[in-house]
Amino acid sequence: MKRIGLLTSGGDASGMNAAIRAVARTAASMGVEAVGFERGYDGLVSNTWIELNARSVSGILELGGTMLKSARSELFRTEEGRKQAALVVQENRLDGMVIIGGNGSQTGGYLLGQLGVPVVGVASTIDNDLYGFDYTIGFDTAVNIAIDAIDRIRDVAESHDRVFVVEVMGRDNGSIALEAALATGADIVLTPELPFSIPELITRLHDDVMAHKKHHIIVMAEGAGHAEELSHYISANLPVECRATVLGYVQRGGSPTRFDRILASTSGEAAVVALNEGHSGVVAGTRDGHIVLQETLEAVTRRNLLKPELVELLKRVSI
Ligand SMILES: Nc1ncnc2c1ncn2[C@@H]1O[C@H](COP(=O)(O)OP(=O)(O)OP(=O)(O)O)[C@@H](O)[C@H]1O
Ligand SMILES: O=P(O)(O)OC[C@H]1O[C@](O)(CO)[C@@H](O)[C@@H]1O
Ligand SMILES: [Mg+2]
Repeated sequence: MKRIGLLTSGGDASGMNAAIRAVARTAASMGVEAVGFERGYDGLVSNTWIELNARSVSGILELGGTMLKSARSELFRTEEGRKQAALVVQENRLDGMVIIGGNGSQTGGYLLGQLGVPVVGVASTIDNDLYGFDYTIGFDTAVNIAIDAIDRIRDVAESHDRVFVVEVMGRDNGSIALEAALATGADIVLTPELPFSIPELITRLHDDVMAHKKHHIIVMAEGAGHAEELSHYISANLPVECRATVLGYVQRGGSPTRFDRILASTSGEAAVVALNEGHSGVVAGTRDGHIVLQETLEAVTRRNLLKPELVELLKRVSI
């Protein structure tokens, strides 16, 4: 292996820079050249890249965002766009590609692999929705930001005897909501995975309010509904003040936690080693604390369910 390409794609996630650094430096340590395509698959299709060497990735480990920038590429979703991307890989004499991103990006990587390009992914998305991994890069930072915010909101909820609905990110996945709720002692969590009924929620809140517990924190994954709507509904149906807070993009930015820095570094290294060993169609990440190469097709087609022991724990302690 002499020369590889890499890119970051989909929503940015804290730790992507650490992964870029690990990929570039692992390649450099093997005497392999690395080029970084800019703006995700758009840069691959348009052949826009920068040379990455051991020095050019200095000082990025602790930075949020991605120095290569990221994008959601409509062009790459077309067969024509992907054929053009494969041609760019060939023209640049690349022996393989490292795709740093979430389930969509890895699906794209799988399809690029079908066109004959060796592709290894690095599991990176705040949504934690790739099957086969403990956690994906960016998730831990996002949850910690949510925890910090909910701790602050709790002060307001207690001082004013208010109910708060806090909406956290997670397109079709309630992982951030579940772990943020557990870590902040929130009363209720609403996720796309766990069925819930609004009338039952209202009954529970009503009983609590009657028992003089007037402040509540409800953590809601964006995939489970809209915080504003639920907040209005609660205010209209119960004798309590309810407010909504949508945490939004603050969860995607900022310096990665120690966990995400190390996960990104080990996964980035593993991806380059895997490409060098001839692997393709796999995504690097950790399972049970150890580096694994998960088959891409399975990673993107199987659902990454909420950790059942955490769901049970929440039921037990959020009473
Ligand atoms: N089915 C697909 N076929 C081809 N390319 C795809 C496909 N799905 C996604 N992609 C490519 O990957 C890009 C990123 O995908 P997506 O927007 O789903 O983000 P992601 O990688 O899942 O990350 P996140 O969910 O954290 O934002 C898309 O914009 C597109 O270019
Ligand atoms: O950055 P965009 O395109 O607004 O997408 C937001 C989505 O990206 C994520 O932050 C990561 O997939 C989701 O949680 C959210 O639904
Ligand atoms: Mg995704």
